Amino acid sequence: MEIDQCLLESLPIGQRQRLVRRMRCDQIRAYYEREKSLLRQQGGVKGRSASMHRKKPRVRFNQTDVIRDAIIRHDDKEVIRLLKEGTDRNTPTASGGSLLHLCARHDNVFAAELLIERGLNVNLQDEDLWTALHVACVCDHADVVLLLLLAGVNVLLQDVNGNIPLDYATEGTETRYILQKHLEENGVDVSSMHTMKMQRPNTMLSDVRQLVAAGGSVNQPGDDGVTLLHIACASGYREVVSLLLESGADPHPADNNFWTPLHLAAKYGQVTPCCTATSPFLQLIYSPFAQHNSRLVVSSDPAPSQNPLCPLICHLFPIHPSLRNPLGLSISKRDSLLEKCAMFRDAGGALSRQPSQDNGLDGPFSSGAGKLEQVKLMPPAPNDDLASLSELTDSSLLYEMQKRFCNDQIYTYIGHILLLVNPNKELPIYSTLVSQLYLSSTGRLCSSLPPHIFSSAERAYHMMLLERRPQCFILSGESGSGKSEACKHIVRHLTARSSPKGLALESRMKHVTLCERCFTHLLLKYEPRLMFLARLYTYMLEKSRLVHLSPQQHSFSIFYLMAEGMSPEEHSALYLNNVLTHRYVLVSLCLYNNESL
Ligand SMILES: Nc1ncnc2c1ncn2[C@@H]1O[C@H](COP(=O)(O)OP(=O)(O)OP(=O)(O)O)[C@@H](O)[C@H]1O
Repeated sequence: MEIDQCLLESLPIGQRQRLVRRMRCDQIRAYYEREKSLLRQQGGVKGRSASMHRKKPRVRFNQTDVIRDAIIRHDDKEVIRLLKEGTDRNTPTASGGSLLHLCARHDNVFAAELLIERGLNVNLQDEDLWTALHVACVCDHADVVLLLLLAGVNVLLQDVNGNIPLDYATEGTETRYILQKHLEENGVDVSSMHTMKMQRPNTMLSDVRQLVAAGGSVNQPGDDGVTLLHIACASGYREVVSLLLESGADPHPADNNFWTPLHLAAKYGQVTPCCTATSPFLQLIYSPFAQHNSRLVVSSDPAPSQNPLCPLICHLFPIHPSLRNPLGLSISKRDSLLEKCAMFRDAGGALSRQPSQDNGLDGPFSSGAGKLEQVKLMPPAPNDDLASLSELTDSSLLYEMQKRFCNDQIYTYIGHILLLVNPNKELPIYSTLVSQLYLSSTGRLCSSLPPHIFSSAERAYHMMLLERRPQCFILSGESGSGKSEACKHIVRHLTARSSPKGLALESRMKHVTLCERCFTHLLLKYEPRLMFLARLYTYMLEKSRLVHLSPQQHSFSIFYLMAEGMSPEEHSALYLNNVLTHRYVLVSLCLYNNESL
Protein backbone atom coordinates (compact mmCIF):
# COMPACT_ATOMS: atom_id res chain seq x y z
CA MET A 1 0.00 0.00 0.00
CA GLU A 2 1.59 3.21 -1.13
CA ILE A 3 0.29 6.59 -0.02
CA ASP A 4 1.44 9.92 -1.14
CA GLN A 5 3.37 11.76 1.57
CA CYS A 6 1.53 15.05 1.02
CA LEU A 7 -1.82 13.32 1.22
CA LEU A 8 -0.73 11.60 4.41
CA GLU A 9 0.28 14.85 6.06
CA SER A 10 -3.02 16.47 5.16
CA LEU A 11 -5.01 13.82 7.06
CA PRO A 12 -6.15 14.29 10.67
CA ILE A 13 -3.82 12.73 13.19
CA GLY A 14 -5.98 9.72 14.17
CA GLN A 15 -6.56 8.70 10.57
CA ARG A 16 -2.89 9.19 9.80
CA GLN A 17 -1.87 6.88 12.63
CA ARG A 18 -4.27 4.15 11.49
CA LEU A 19 -2.95 4.36 7.95
CA VAL A 20 0.67 4.21 9.07
CA ARG A 21 -0.07 1.16 11.23
CA ARG A 22 -1.67 -0.59 8.23
CA MET A 23 1.34 0.21 6.09
CA ARG A 24 3.65 -1.22 8.74
CA CYS A 25 1.60 -4.42 8.93
CA ASP A 26 1.76 -4.80 5.16
CA GLN A 27 5.51 -4.38 5.27
CA ILE A 28 5.93 -7.07 7.92
CA ARG A 29 3.63 -9.47 6.09
CA ALA A 30 5.58 -8.96 2.87
CA TYR A 31 8.85 -9.53 4.70
CA TYR A 32 7.53 -12.72 6.30
CA GLU A 33 6.26 -14.07 2.92
CA ARG A 34 9.60 -13.35 1.29
CA GLU A 35 11.53 -15.09 4.07
CA LYS A 36 9.22 -18.10 3.90
CA SER A 37 9.62 -18.51 0.16
CA LEU A 38 13.37 -18.17 0.49
CA LEU A 39 13.47 -20.92 3.10
CA ARG A 40 11.24 -23.10 1.00
CA GLN A 41 13.65 -22.69 -1.88
CA GLN A 42 16.50 -23.80 0.33
CA GLY A 43 14.40 -26.67 1.59
CA GLY A 44 15.27 -25.51 5.05
CA VAL A 45 11.89 -24.61 6.42
CA LYS A 46 11.79 -27.74 8.49
CA GLY A 47 15.31 -27.46 9.73
CA ARG A 48 14.95 -23.79 10.58
CA SER A 49 11.75 -24.21 12.51
CA ALA A 50 13.21 -27.18 14.35
CA SER A 51 16.22 -25.19 15.38
CA MET A 52 13.99 -22.24 16.35
CA HIS A 53 11.94 -24.44 18.60
CA ARG A 54 14.84 -26.31 20.10
CA LYS A 55 14.65 -26.28 23.89
CA LYS A 56 17.10 -24.20 25.79
CA PRO A 57 19.79 -26.30 27.44
CA ARG A 58 18.85 -27.22 30.99
CA VAL A 59 21.19 -27.83 33.87
CA ARG A 60 20.83 -31.37 35.06
CA PHE A 61 21.96 -32.30 38.51
CA ASN A 62 23.23 -35.66 39.43
CA GLN A 63 20.48 -37.84 40.93
CA THR A 64 22.63 -38.41 43.99
CA ASP A 65 22.92 -34.67 44.62
CA VAL A 66 19.20 -34.27 44.13
CA ILE A 67 18.33 -36.94 46.68
CA ARG A 68 20.73 -35.47 49.20
CA ASP A 69 19.16 -32.08 48.70
CA ALA A 70 15.65 -33.52 48.98
CA ILE A 71 16.55 -35.17 52.30
CA ILE A 72 17.97 -31.93 53.66
CA ARG A 73 14.87 -30.01 52.58
CA HIS A 74 12.55 -32.70 53.99
CA ASP A 75 11.00 -32.96 50.53
CA ASP A 76 9.42 -36.35 51.13
CA LYS A 77 7.65 -36.59 47.77
CA GLU A 78 10.90 -35.97 45.95
CA VAL A 79 12.72 -38.60 48.01
CA ILE A 80 10.02 -41.17 47.19
CA ARG A 81 10.13 -40.26 43.50
CA LEU A 82 13.90 -40.48 43.31
CA LEU A 83 14.03 -43.81 45.09
CA LYS A 84 11.29 -45.14 42.80
CA GLU A 85 13.25 -43.98 39.79
CA GLY A 86 16.15 -46.03 41.04
CA THR A 87 18.46 -43.48 42.62
CA ASP A 88 21.17 -45.40 44.40
CA ARG A 89 20.28 -45.59 48.07
CA ASN A 90 23.94 -46.32 48.82
CA THR A 91 24.96 -42.86 47.63
CA PRO A 92 27.71 -41.73 49.99
CA THR A 93 27.93 -38.29 51.57
CA ALA A 94 31.01 -36.07 51.34
CA SER A 95 32.43 -37.52 54.52
CA GLY A 96 31.88 -41.10 53.42
CA GLY A 97 28.66 -41.53 55.37
CA SER A 98 25.42 -42.88 53.99
CA LEU A 99 22.13 -41.13 53.24
CA LEU A 100 21.07 -42.32 56.68
CA HIS A 101 23.79 -40.12 58.18
CA LEU A 102 22.24 -37.23 56.32
CA CYS A 103 18.76 -38.12 57.60
CA ALA A 104 20.14 -38.29 61.13
CA ARG A 105 21.83 -34.94 60.72
CA HIS A 106 18.68 -33.23 59.45
CA ASP A 107 16.18 -35.11 61.58
CA ASN A 108 14.46 -36.57 58.54
CA VAL A 109 12.78 -39.61 60.05
CA PHE A 110 10.55 -40.19 57.06
CA ALA A 111 13.41 -40.50 54.57
CA ALA A 112 15.38 -42.59 57.04
CA GLU A 113 12.48 -45.01 57.32
CA LEU A 114 12.19 -45.27 53.54
CA LEU A 115 15.88 -45.98 53.16
CA ILE A 116 15.87 -48.62 55.89
CA GLU A 117 12.80 -50.25 54.32
CA ARG A 118 14.71 -50.41 51.07
CA GLY A 119 17.52 -52.25 52.79
CA LEU A 120 20.11 -49.56 53.55
CA ASN A 121 22.56 -50.88 56.13
CA VAL A 122 21.94 -49.02 59.39
CA ASN A 123 25.44 -49.81 60.62
CA LEU A 124 27.32 -48.08 57.81
CA GLN A 125 30.19 -45.99 59.14
CA ASP A 126 31.69 -42.87 57.65
CA GLU A 127 35.36 -41.97 57.47
CA ASP A 128 35.52 -41.27 61.17
CA LEU A 129 33.62 -44.49 61.73
CA TRP A 130 30.53 -42.67 62.85
CA THR A 131 27.28 -44.48 62.33
CA ALA A 132 24.02 -42.62 61.72
CA LEU A 133 23.36 -43.23 65.42
CA HIS A 134 26.45 -41.23 66.40
CA VAL A 135 25.12 -38.36 64.31
CA ALA A 136 21.59 -38.58 65.72
CA CYS A 137 23.01 -38.55 69.25
CA VAL A 138 25.18 -35.50 68.68
CA CYS A 139 22.24 -33.66 67.14
CA ASP A 140 19.87 -35.00 69.81
CA HIS A 141 17.35 -36.25 67.27
CA ALA A 142 15.44 -38.66 69.44
CA ASP A 143 13.04 -39.83 66.72
CA VAL A 144 15.88 -40.90 64.47
CA VAL A 145 17.54 -42.66 67.41
CA LEU A 146 14.35 -44.60 68.10
CA LEU A 147 13.99 -45.54 64.46
CA LEU A 148 17.57 -46.74 64.23
CA LEU A 149 17.19 -48.80 67.40
CA LEU A 150 14.06 -50.41 66.03
CA ALA A 151 15.95 -51.15 62.83
CA GLY A 152 18.55 -53.01 64.87
CA VAL A 153 21.50 -50.62 64.74
CA ASN A 154 24.60 -51.74 66.62
CA VAL A 155 24.80 -49.32 69.53
CA LEU A 156 28.30 -50.42 70.47
CA LEU A 157 30.05 -49.53 67.25
CA GLN A 158 32.95 -47.22 68.02
CA ASP A 159 34.16 -44.28 66.01
CA VAL A 160 37.76 -43.45 65.32
CA ASN A 161 38.12 -42.07 68.83
CA GLY A 162 36.69 -45.19 70.40
CA ASN A 163 33.42 -43.46 71.27
CA ILE A 164 30.10 -45.23 71.07
CA PRO A 165 26.98 -43.16 70.23
CA LEU A 166 26.06 -42.88 73.91
CA ASP A 167 29.28 -40.94 74.49
CA TYR A 168 27.91 -38.19 72.28
CA ALA A 169 24.45 -38.02 73.79
CA THR A 170 24.31 -35.04 76.13
CA GLU A 171 23.41 -35.69 79.75
CA GLY A 172 19.73 -35.05 80.44
CA THR A 173 18.55 -35.30 76.84
CA GLU A 174 15.85 -37.63 75.58
CA THR A 175 18.35 -39.27 73.27
CA ARG A 176 20.61 -40.22 76.17
CA TYR A 177 17.70 -41.58 78.15
CA ILE A 178 16.52 -43.74 75.23
CA LEU A 179 19.99 -45.12 74.58
CA GLN A 180 20.75 -45.81 78.22
CA LYS A 181 17.45 -47.66 78.60
CA HIS A 182 18.18 -49.66 75.48
CA LEU A 183 21.64 -50.63 76.71
CA GLU A 184 20.29 -51.56 80.14
CA GLU A 185 17.52 -53.66 78.61
CA ASN A 186 20.13 -55.49 76.58
CA GLY A 187 22.28 -56.16 79.61
CA VAL A 188 25.11 -53.79 78.68
CA ASP A 189 26.89 -52.38 81.68
CA VAL A 190 27.64 -48.83 80.63
CA SER A 191 29.75 -48.00 83.66
CA SER A 192 32.13 -50.93 83.16
CA MET A 193 32.47 -49.98 79.50
CA HIS A 194 33.40 -46.53 80.62
CA THR A 195 35.94 -47.91 83.08
CA MET A 196 37.52 -50.03 80.35
CA LYS A 197 37.82 -47.00 78.18
CA MET A 198 39.41 -45.02 80.96
CA GLN A 199 41.95 -47.80 81.41
CA ARG A 200 43.27 -47.64 77.85
CA PRO A 201 45.90 -44.93 78.47
CA ASN A 202 47.14 -46.84 81.51
CA THR A 203 47.44 -50.03 79.48
CA MET A 204 49.46 -48.21 76.83
CA LEU A 205 51.58 -46.58 79.53
CA SER A 206 52.52 -49.90 81.11
CA ASP A 207 53.20 -51.44 77.67
CA VAL A 208 55.55 -48.58 76.76
CA ARG A 209 57.30 -48.96 80.14
CA GLN A 210 57.82 -52.64 79.42
CA LEU A 211 59.12 -51.84 75.95
CA VAL A 212 61.61 -49.29 77.33
CA ALA A 213 62.71 -51.68 80.13
CA ALA A 214 63.31 -54.39 77.55
CA GLY A 215 65.53 -51.95 75.56
CA GLY A 216 63.13 -51.70 72.59
CA SER A 217 63.16 -48.66 70.32
CA VAL A 218 60.42 -46.12 70.86
CA ASN A 219 61.10 -44.61 67.45
CA GLN A 220 60.52 -47.72 65.39
CA PRO A 221 57.99 -46.71 62.71
CA GLY A 222 55.61 -49.03 60.95
CA ASP A 223 55.44 -49.41 57.17
CA ASP A 224 53.14 -46.43 57.09
CA GLY A 225 55.52 -44.34 59.15
CA VAL A 226 53.41 -44.43 62.28
CA THR A 227 55.30 -44.31 65.57
CA LEU A 228 54.12 -44.81 69.11
CA LEU A 229 54.27 -41.05 69.54
CA HIS A 230 51.82 -40.60 66.66
CA ILE A 231 49.41 -42.97 68.36
CA ALA A 232 49.75 -41.45 71.81
CA CYS A 233 49.30 -37.95 70.40
CA ALA A 234 46.28 -38.89 68.34
CA SER A 235 44.70 -40.44 71.41
CA GLY A 236 45.68 -37.64 73.78
CA TYR A 237 47.48 -39.92 76.23
CA ARG A 238 49.59 -37.26 77.90
CA GLU A 239 51.47 -39.49 80.30
CA VAL A 240 52.40 -41.86 77.50
CA VAL A 241 53.58 -38.91 75.41
CA SER A 242 55.75 -37.68 78.30
CA LEU A 243 57.21 -41.13 78.87
CA LEU A 244 57.97 -41.58 75.18
CA LEU A 245 59.71 -38.21 75.00
CA GLU A 246 61.70 -38.91 78.14
CA SER A 247 62.69 -42.23 76.61
CA GLY A 248 64.05 -40.50 73.51
CA ALA A 249 61.09 -40.55 71.14
CA ASP A 250 61.68 -38.21 68.21
CA PRO A 251 58.79 -35.76 67.73
CA HIS A 252 59.91 -34.68 64.25
CA PRO A 253 59.23 -37.52 61.85
CA ALA A 254 56.13 -37.41 59.74
CA ASP A 255 54.38 -40.57 58.66
CA ASN A 256 53.86 -41.59 55.06
CA ASN A 257 51.00 -39.14 54.79
CA PHE A 258 53.21 -36.31 56.07
CA TRP A 259 51.48 -36.12 59.44
CA THR A 260 53.69 -35.36 62.43
CA PRO A 261 52.53 -36.31 65.93
CA LEU A 262 51.47 -32.71 66.48
CA HIS A 263 49.32 -32.72 63.37
CA LEU A 264 47.52 -35.71 64.78
CA ALA A 265 47.13 -34.19 68.21
CA ALA A 266 45.57 -31.15 66.56
CA LYS A 267 43.38 -33.21 64.28
CA TYR A 268 41.88 -35.15 67.13
CA GLY A 269 41.45 -32.07 69.30
CA GLN A 270 44.16 -32.98 71.75
CA VAL A 271 45.98 -29.66 71.58
CA THR A 272 44.75 -26.80 73.71
CA PRO A 273 46.39 -23.47 74.46
CA CYS A 274 46.81 -24.39 78.11
CA CYS A 275 48.55 -27.65 77.35
CA THR A 276 50.80 -25.78 74.94
CA ALA A 277 51.93 -23.62 77.77
CA THR A 278 52.48 -26.40 80.24
CA SER A 279 53.41 -29.45 78.27
CA PRO A 280 57.13 -29.88 77.67
CA PHE A 281 56.20 -32.13 74.79
CA LEU A 282 54.28 -29.51 72.97
CA GLN A 283 56.89 -26.88 73.68
CA LEU A 284 59.36 -29.26 72.17
CA ILE A 285 57.44 -30.04 69.08
CA TYR A 286 55.81 -26.73 68.36
CA SER A 287 58.91 -25.48 66.57
CA PRO A 288 59.08 -28.44 64.21
CA PHE A 289 55.36 -27.97 63.69
CA ALA A 290 55.95 -24.50 62.34
CA GLN A 291 58.47 -25.87 59.88
CA HIS A 292 56.45 -28.88 58.90
CA ASN A 293 53.18 -27.07 58.62
CA SER A 294 53.71 -26.28 54.98
CA ARG A 295 54.32 -29.91 54.27
CA LEU A 296 50.82 -31.03 55.01
CA VAL A 297 50.07 -32.92 51.85
CA VAL A 298 46.71 -34.30 50.95
CA SER A 299 46.63 -37.90 49.94
CA SER A 300 43.69 -40.10 49.23
CA ASP A 301 45.65 -43.26 49.16
CA PRO A 302 46.35 -44.50 52.65
CA ALA A 303 49.34 -46.74 52.86
CA PRO A 304 48.68 -50.35 53.72
CA SER A 305 49.11 -50.98 57.38
CA GLN A 306 51.76 -53.66 57.50
CA ASN A 307 53.01 -52.22 60.73
CA PRO A 308 55.66 -54.07 62.75
CA LEU A 309 54.22 -52.38 65.82
CA CYS A 310 50.93 -54.11 65.23
CA PRO A 311 51.18 -56.77 67.94
CA LEU A 312 51.86 -54.13 70.56
CA ILE A 313 49.26 -51.79 69.16
CA CYS A 314 46.68 -54.54 68.96
CA HIS A 315 47.29 -55.17 72.59
CA LEU A 316 47.04 -51.49 73.38
CA PHE A 317 43.87 -50.97 71.41
CA PRO A 318 41.82 -54.08 71.76
CA ILE A 319 38.56 -52.38 70.98
CA HIS A 320 38.50 -51.30 67.37
CA PRO A 321 40.84 -52.00 64.49
CA SER A 322 40.71 -48.37 63.47
CA LEU A 323 42.52 -47.41 66.61
CA ARG A 324 45.40 -49.68 65.75
CA ASN A 325 46.09 -47.44 62.82
CA PRO A 326 44.52 -44.07 63.29
CA LEU A 327 46.30 -42.91 60.16
CA GLY A 328 44.83 -45.64 58.01
CA LEU A 329 41.97 -43.30 57.24
CA SER A 330 42.06 -41.21 54.12
CA ILE A 331 43.21 -37.70 54.81
CA SER A 332 41.70 -36.25 51.68
CA LYS A 333 38.29 -36.17 53.25
CA ARG A 334 39.22 -34.76 56.62
CA ASP A 335 36.57 -32.13 56.00
CA SER A 336 34.36 -34.49 57.91
CA LEU A 337 36.05 -33.20 61.03
CA LEU A 338 34.79 -29.72 60.28
CA GLU A 339 31.38 -31.15 59.49
CA LYS A 340 31.32 -32.79 62.89
CA CYS A 341 32.48 -29.65 64.66
CA ALA A 342 29.54 -27.90 63.02
CA MET A 343 27.23 -30.63 64.28
CA PHE A 344 28.38 -30.17 67.85
CA ARG A 345 28.05 -26.43 67.48
CA ASP A 346 24.55 -26.62 65.99
CA ALA A 347 23.45 -29.12 68.57
CA GLY A 348 24.38 -26.66 71.27
CA GLY A 349 27.29 -28.64 72.58
CA ALA A 350 29.61 -25.79 71.98
CA LEU A 351 27.08 -23.31 73.18
CA SER A 352 26.54 -24.68 76.62
CA ARG A 353 28.55 -22.07 78.39
CA GLN A 354 28.41 -19.94 81.45
CA PRO A 355 26.82 -17.10 82.69
CA SER A 356 23.35 -15.44 82.78
CA GLN A 357 19.91 -16.65 81.85
CA ASP A 358 17.40 -13.98 82.41
CA ASN A 359 14.19 -13.58 80.55
CA GLY A 360 12.42 -10.73 82.21
CA LEU A 361 12.45 -7.07 81.61
CA ASP A 362 13.05 -6.65 85.27
CA GLY A 363 16.48 -7.95 84.77
CA PRO A 364 17.65 -7.87 81.21
CA PHE A 365 20.48 -5.78 82.42
CA SER A 366 21.86 -8.00 85.07
CA SER A 367 24.93 -9.91 84.09
CA GLY A 368 23.93 -12.91 86.15
CA ALA A 369 27.52 -13.90 86.47
CA GLY A 370 26.84 -16.50 89.08
CA LYS A 371 24.10 -18.25 87.18
CA LEU A 372 24.51 -21.00 84.66
CA GLU A 373 23.71 -19.88 81.16
CA GLN A 374 22.03 -22.76 79.45
CA VAL A 375 21.70 -22.40 75.74
CA LYS A 376 19.97 -24.75 73.40
CA LEU A 377 19.38 -23.45 69.92
CA MET A 378 17.90 -25.80 67.39
CA PRO A 379 19.94 -26.27 64.25
CA PRO A 380 18.61 -24.43 61.21
CA ALA A 381 15.99 -26.46 59.36
CA PRO A 382 14.50 -26.25 55.88
CA ASN A 383 11.14 -25.30 57.31
CA ASP A 384 12.59 -22.28 59.16
CA ASP A 385 10.98 -20.12 56.51
CA LEU A 386 7.48 -21.19 55.61
CA ALA A 387 7.61 -19.00 52.53
CA SER A 388 10.11 -21.42 51.04
CA LEU A 389 7.88 -24.49 51.36
CA SER A 390 7.08 -26.14 48.07
CA GLU A 391 3.47 -26.68 49.08
CA LEU A 392 1.66 -23.79 50.72
CA THR A 393 -1.72 -24.86 51.98
CA ASP A 394 -3.42 -24.40 55.33
CA SER A 395 -2.76 -27.98 56.27
CA SER A 396 0.90 -27.98 55.22
CA LEU A 397 1.52 -24.77 57.17
CA LEU A 398 -0.24 -26.07 60.23
CA TYR A 399 1.62 -29.34 59.98
CA GLU A 400 5.00 -27.58 59.81
CA MET A 401 4.11 -25.30 62.70
CA GLN A 402 3.03 -28.22 64.82
CA LYS A 403 6.19 -30.13 63.98
CA ARG A 404 8.31 -27.16 64.93
CA PHE A 405 6.36 -26.49 68.10
CA CYS A 406 6.89 -30.08 69.25
CA ASN A 407 10.62 -29.50 68.72
CA ASP A 408 10.54 -26.32 70.80
CA GLN A 409 11.15 -24.36 67.61
CA ILE A 410 8.74 -21.63 68.60
CA TYR A 411 9.91 -19.09 66.04
CA THR A 412 9.35 -19.44 62.30
CA TYR A 413 9.91 -16.98 59.51
CA ILE A 414 7.43 -16.21 56.80
CA GLY A 415 9.72 -14.07 54.71
CA HIS A 416 10.54 -11.17 57.02
CA ILE A 417 7.59 -11.80 59.30
CA LEU A 418 8.32 -13.76 62.46
CA LEU A 419 5.74 -16.18 63.73
CA LEU A 420 5.78 -17.12 67.42
CA VAL A 421 3.89 -19.92 69.10
CA ASN A 422 3.80 -19.29 72.83
CA PRO A 423 5.58 -22.25 74.44
CA ASN A 424 4.24 -21.41 77.89
CA LYS A 425 7.45 -22.68 79.39
CA GLU A 426 10.92 -21.32 79.90
CA LEU A 427 13.24 -22.06 77.01
CA PRO A 428 17.00 -21.57 77.24
CA ILE A 429 17.13 -19.39 74.15
CA TYR A 430 17.16 -15.87 75.52
CA SER A 431 20.47 -15.61 77.28
CA THR A 432 23.13 -13.00 76.75
CA LEU A 433 25.16 -15.48 74.77
CA VAL A 434 22.31 -16.11 72.34
CA SER A 435 21.74 -12.37 72.03
CA GLN A 436 25.40 -12.00 71.13
CA LEU A 437 25.14 -14.78 68.59
CA TYR A 438 22.49 -12.84 66.75
CA LEU A 439 24.53 -9.64 66.58
CA SER A 440 25.28 -9.00 62.97
CA SER A 441 27.21 -6.35 61.16
CA THR A 442 24.74 -6.16 58.28
CA GLY A 443 21.37 -7.05 59.76
CA ARG A 444 20.91 -9.86 57.27
CA LEU A 445 19.41 -13.10 58.55
CA CYS A 446 22.17 -15.49 59.45
CA SER A 447 21.50 -18.80 57.73
CA SER A 448 23.34 -20.78 60.38
CA LEU A 449 21.06 -19.54 63.15
CA PRO A 450 17.44 -20.52 63.61
CA PRO A 451 14.63 -17.93 63.49
CA HIS A 452 14.54 -15.81 66.62
CA ILE A 453 13.05 -12.60 67.94
CA PHE A 454 16.63 -11.35 68.44
CA SER A 455 17.12 -11.66 64.73
CA SER A 456 14.10 -9.43 64.05
CA ALA A 457 15.34 -6.93 66.61
CA GLU A 458 18.72 -6.96 64.92
CA ARG A 459 17.13 -6.35 61.54
CA ALA A 460 15.12 -3.41 62.84
CA TYR A 461 18.27 -1.94 64.31
CA HIS A 462 20.08 -2.12 60.99
CA MET A 463 17.09 -0.78 59.07
CA MET A 464 17.05 2.16 61.45
CA LEU A 465 20.68 2.88 60.63
CA LEU A 466 20.12 2.37 56.93
CA GLU A 467 16.90 4.34 56.53
CA ARG A 468 17.74 6.86 59.23
CA ARG A 469 14.23 6.80 60.64
CA PRO A 470 12.51 5.10 63.56
CA GLN A 471 11.37 1.53 63.07
CA CYS A 472 8.37 -0.11 64.62
CA PHE A 473 7.39 -3.64 65.51
CA ILE A 474 3.81 -4.74 65.03
CA LEU A 475 3.08 -7.45 67.54
CA SER A 476 -0.24 -9.02 66.75
CA GLY A 477 -1.96 -11.96 68.38
CA GLU A 478 -4.71 -12.88 70.74
CA SER A 479 -4.51 -12.28 74.45
CA GLY A 480 -1.84 -14.41 76.03
CA SER A 481 -0.10 -15.21 72.78
CA GLY A 482 3.17 -13.72 73.99
CA LYS A 483 3.25 -10.16 72.67
CA SER A 484 4.49 -8.59 75.88
CA GLU A 485 7.16 -11.25 76.29
CA ALA A 486 8.26 -10.71 72.72
CA CYS A 487 8.45 -7.00 73.40
CA LYS A 488 10.67 -7.64 76.40
CA HIS A 489 12.98 -9.81 74.35
CA ILE A 490 13.26 -7.14 71.68
CA VAL A 491 14.11 -4.50 74.27
CA ARG A 492 16.51 -6.89 75.90
CA HIS A 493 18.40 -7.52 72.68
CA LEU A 494 18.50 -3.86 71.70
CA THR A 495 19.67 -2.90 75.16
CA ALA A 496 22.42 -5.49 75.04
CA ARG A 497 23.29 -4.15 71.61
CA SER A 498 23.65 -0.57 72.75
CA SER A 499 26.98 -1.39 74.36
CA PRO A 500 28.84 -4.58 75.17
CA LYS A 501 27.35 -4.64 78.64
CA GLY A 502 24.12 -2.82 77.89
CA LEU A 503 25.14 -0.16 80.41
CA ALA A 504 24.39 2.85 78.25
CA LEU A 505 20.68 2.12 78.10
CA GLU A 506 20.36 0.23 81.31
CA SER A 507 19.39 3.04 83.65
CA ARG A 508 17.13 4.70 81.07
CA MET A 509 15.27 1.47 80.40
CA LYS A 510 14.76 1.00 84.13
CA HIS A 511 13.15 4.41 84.30
CA VAL A 512 10.93 3.64 81.33
CA THR A 513 9.81 0.44 83.01
CA LEU A 514 9.03 2.34 86.17
CA CYS A 515 6.97 4.92 84.28
CA GLU A 516 5.13 2.16 82.46
CA ARG A 517 4.17 0.62 85.75
CA CYS A 518 2.72 3.88 86.97
CA PHE A 519 0.21 3.72 84.17
CA THR A 520 -0.96 0.20 84.73
CA HIS A 521 -4.37 -0.23 86.24
CA LEU A 522 -3.07 -2.80 88.70
CA LEU A 523 -2.10 -2.07 92.22
CA LEU A 524 1.62 -2.21 92.30
CA LYS A 525 2.33 -2.79 95.90
CA TYR A 526 5.71 -4.37 95.46
CA GLU A 527 4.83 -7.75 96.66
CA PRO A 528 5.40 -10.96 94.66
CA ARG A 529 1.78 -11.86 94.01
CA LEU A 530 0.92 -8.55 92.46
CA MET A 531 4.18 -8.33 90.61
CA PHE A 532 3.31 -11.67 89.09
CA LEU A 533 -0.10 -10.38 88.10
CA ALA A 534 1.48 -7.29 86.65
CA ARG A 535 3.56 -9.47 84.39
CA LEU A 536 0.44 -11.12 83.06
CA TYR A 537 -1.04 -7.86 81.87
CA THR A 538 0.26 -5.54 79.24
CA TYR A 539 1.35 -2.17 80.43
CA MET A 540 -1.04 -0.34 78.21
CA LEU A 541 -2.56 3.01 78.86
CA GLU A 542 -6.27 2.43 78.74
CA LYS A 543 -7.44 5.99 78.36
CA SER A 544 -11.05 5.05 78.98
CA ARG A 545 -10.15 4.58 82.63
CA LEU A 546 -9.69 8.31 82.99
CA VAL A 547 -13.31 9.07 82.20
CA HIS A 548 -15.07 5.93 83.26
CA LEU A 549 -14.25 3.55 86.06
CA SER A 550 -16.31 0.42 86.51
CA PRO A 551 -17.14 -0.66 90.04
CA GLN A 552 -14.38 -2.77 91.59
CA GLN A 553 -11.79 -1.41 89.19
CA HIS A 554 -8.63 0.43 90.08
CA SER A 555 -7.41 3.53 88.42
CA PHE A 556 -3.87 4.15 87.31
CA SER A 557 -1.17 3.55 89.86
CA ILE A 558 0.28 6.98 89.29
CA PHE A 559 -2.67 8.60 91.13
CA TYR A 560 -2.15 6.54 94.27
CA LEU A 561 1.56 7.15 94.13
CA MET A 562 0.98 10.88 93.79
CA ALA A 563 -1.53 10.91 96.61
CA GLU A 564 0.74 9.02 98.93
CA GLY A 565 4.18 10.11 97.88
CA MET A 566 4.12 13.82 97.11
CA SER A 567 4.90 16.58 99.59
CA PRO A 568 2.09 18.92 100.82
CA GLU A 569 3.59 21.68 98.66
CA GLU A 570 3.48 19.55 95.56
CA HIS A 571 -0.09 18.52 96.38
CA SER A 572 -1.15 22.08 96.72
CA ALA A 573 0.58 23.10 93.48
CA LEU A 574 -1.44 20.44 91.69
CA TYR A 575 -4.69 21.19 93.56
CA LEU A 576 -4.59 17.81 95.17
CA ASN A 577 -4.93 18.96 98.77
CA ASN A 578 -7.94 16.81 99.32
CA VAL A 579 -7.66 13.58 97.41
CA LEU A 580 -11.14 12.55 98.47
CA THR A 581 -12.61 15.22 96.24
CA HIS A 582 -11.62 13.19 93.17
CA ARG A 583 -14.40 10.66 92.65
CA TYR A 584 -12.69 7.87 90.78
CA VAL A 585 -9.56 8.03 92.90
CA LEU A 586 -11.71 7.93 95.99
CA VAL A 587 -13.53 4.75 94.92
CA SER A 588 -10.40 2.97 94.00
CA LEU A 589 -8.53 4.32 96.99
CA CYS A 590 -10.96 2.44 99.20
CA LEU A 591 -10.27 -0.69 97.20
CA TYR A 592 -6.59 0.00 97.38
CA ASN A 593 -6.69 0.35 101.14
CA ASN A 594 -8.81 -2.78 101.54
CA GLU A 595 -6.47 -4.84 99.41
CA SER A 596 -3.35 -3.59 100.99
CA LEU A 597 -4.55 -4.48 104.45
N1 LIG B 1 8.52 -16.62 74.47
C1 LIG B 1 7.93 -17.11 75.57
N2 LIG B 1 8.57 -18.05 76.28
C2 LIG B 1 8.00 -18.55 77.39
N3 LIG B 1 6.79 -18.19 77.84
C3 LIG B 1 6.12 -17.25 77.19
C4 LIG B 1 6.65 -16.65 76.00
N4 LIG B 1 5.77 -15.78 75.55
C5 LIG B 1 4.75 -15.80 76.42
N5 LIG B 1 4.95 -16.69 77.39
C6 LIG B 1 4.05 -17.02 78.50
O1 LIG B 1 2.75 -16.61 78.18
C7 LIG B 1 2.30 -15.64 79.12
C8 LIG B 1 1.46 -14.60 78.40
O2 LIG B 1 2.30 -13.91 77.52
P1 LIG B 1 2.12 -12.34 77.26
O3 LIG B 1 1.78 -11.64 78.50
O4 LIG B 1 3.34 -11.89 76.56
O5 LIG B 1 0.90 -12.35 76.28
P2 LIG B 1 0.20 -11.14 75.55
O6 LIG B 1 0.02 -11.52 74.13
O7 LIG B 1 0.97 -9.90 75.81
O8 LIG B 1 -1.18 -11.11 76.27
P3 LIG B 1 -2.21 -9.86 76.39
O9 LIG B 1 -2.56 -9.48 75.00
O10 LIG B 1 -3.35 -10.43 77.14
O11 LIG B 1 -1.47 -8.82 77.13
C9 LIG B 1 3.55 -15.07 79.76
O12 LIG B 1 3.32 -14.63 81.06
C10 LIG B 1 4.48 -16.24 79.75
O13 LIG B 1 4.23 -17.09 80.86
